[in-house]
Amino acid sequence: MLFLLQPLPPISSFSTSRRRVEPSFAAHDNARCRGKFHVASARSEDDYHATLKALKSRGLTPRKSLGQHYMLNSSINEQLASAADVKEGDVVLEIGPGTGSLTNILINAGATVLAIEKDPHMALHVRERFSSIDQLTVLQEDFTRCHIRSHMISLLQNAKSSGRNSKYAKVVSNIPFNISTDVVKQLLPMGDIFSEVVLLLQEETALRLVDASLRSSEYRPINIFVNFYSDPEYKFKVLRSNFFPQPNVDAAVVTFKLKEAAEYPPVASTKSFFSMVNSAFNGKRKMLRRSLQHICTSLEVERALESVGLPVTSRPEELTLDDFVRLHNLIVKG
Ligand SMILES: C[S@@+](CC[C@H](N)C(=O)[O-])C[C@H]1O[C@@H](n2cnc3c(N)ncnc32)[C@H](O)[C@@H]1O
Repeated sequence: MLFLLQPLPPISSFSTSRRRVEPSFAAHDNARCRGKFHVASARSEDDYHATLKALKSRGLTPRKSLGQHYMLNSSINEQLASAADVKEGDVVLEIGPGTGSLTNILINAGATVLAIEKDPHMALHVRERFSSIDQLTVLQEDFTRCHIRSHMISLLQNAKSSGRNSKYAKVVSNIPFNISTDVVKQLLPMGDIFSEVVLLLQEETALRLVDASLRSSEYRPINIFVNFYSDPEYKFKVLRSNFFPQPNVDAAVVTFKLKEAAEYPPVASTKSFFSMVNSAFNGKRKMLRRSLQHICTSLEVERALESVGLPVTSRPEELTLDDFVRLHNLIVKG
């Protein structure tokens, strides 16, 4: 399905100055952001021209089904790379390189990049754009279906055998909003491969993943999952005007610092732990002594809750990650 193109400002309406946009952020009066988050909003004329030129030269129209909202502001791409501290010798996974504007910055920082692009036209474009660069591999695949672990293991082994000492890779990506949850679920448990995952997400998703608080309706199993496997941080807001075509929502950059297995909360089985968490939230309005009855009796759940210092009437949205871990270890037998 094709987008209706948004009306764009004429190229001539952008400043003709070649001044580089510095990675400083204007204050934004969105109450959510005040005092806590930064906002990135400036534009770089070069990326606007480059993006349109790249698409026009191939007769391409952005595809909504692939979440094709291209970044027009190279300073935001630079800030994405610096949020992951990308440097010479790093191995970086980029999901959805599109026209290659972020890819370019990652390569210039000295990283070896694996770019996975679903759209065959954009994969071809990025391959041709960087045809003389041997630090880049472009795979035309759907990220949600590819064997990312085996791709990364062989990339890290190659980096090692060519003398680069990258124990872990990093992820830096402006991903299509519709695969955010899949990407997070796939990547966060990979702390043996990746040290950091830096994603440009829909702002609402970013806040939901990082900022959902206890007792709020946004608090879900995904929050337990994110904090089990990583230390997430909301970095800054990115206004929708930085993308072409402009989406209906703003975006935000989130960093997930991945934990290694030894740092995960101590549970005998992650499978039974997340199964218990999901069951608890399935009966969201129910007390845990009812929703966990398939695991043990109500009385046993009540006793376990009491022994971790919680009321016997607790509901899932009242439990922290640590509370869930202690409850699991009391009621789920080895
Ligand atoms: C939001 S655009 C970002 C493009 C580019 N990184 C940028 O910043 O301008 C998302 C990109 O991901 C690609 N894409 C969409 N679904 C994908 C998937 N399942 N696997 C890999 N790439 C995908 C799209 O074709 C598009 O190029």
